[in-house]
Amino acid sequence: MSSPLDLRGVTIWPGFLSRAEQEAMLADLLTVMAIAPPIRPVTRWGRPMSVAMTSCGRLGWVSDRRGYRYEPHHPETGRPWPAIPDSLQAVWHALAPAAREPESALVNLYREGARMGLHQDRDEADLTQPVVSISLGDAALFRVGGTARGGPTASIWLHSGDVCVIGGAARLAFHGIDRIRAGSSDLLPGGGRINVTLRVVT
Ligand SMILES: O=C(O)CCC(=O)C(=O)O
Ligand SMILES: [Fe+2]
Repeated sequence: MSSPLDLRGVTIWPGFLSRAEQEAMLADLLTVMAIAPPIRPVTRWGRPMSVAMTSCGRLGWVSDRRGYRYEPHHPETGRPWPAIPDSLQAVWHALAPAAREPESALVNLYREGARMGLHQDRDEADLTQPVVSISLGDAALFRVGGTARGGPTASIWLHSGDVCVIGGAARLAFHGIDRIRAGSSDLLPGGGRINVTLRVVT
């Protein structure tokens, strides 16, 4: 693990997770996805997102024609979300030791061509709590701006095992994923990228 970088107030820990830790976390996430299958949500306007999503924890982030929100059940299975695996909790406790316990982990699955437009994470009630974001698999071009849309931005490639802490003054920073570099990692069977964001929701 090297020392952290600052990207417009977002703290980035390159190589925070060893290859063995990444493999163990991936195994935990495959179990989560077997119980709670990832789905491509649609936006409020009915447009399917390019990223497939699932969650674990007491609450999971969902989007449909009714908008964005957190729900206690998977929208298709109707079952509660699986628990947040210890491998994820450990990262939260290491990098956000003063924070409350995470209530949700949003799992984003990027296949080739998937992206995520610039947005703020603002569906959580307590914005004093950070978001901890873990990258696994293919490299991703991560863009961060300020708290107002349309200002200057800065970008960095996130690699498998990197972890970002989005907190403090950057908690409401606009951010997104411009693109994935397909084939840049052999961690995921079939390629692609998984991002997990741990969050306090209530
Ligand atoms: O995939 C990423 O690194 C960012 C994901 C993200 O911003 C989100 O899930 O809100
Ligand atoms: Fe986000």
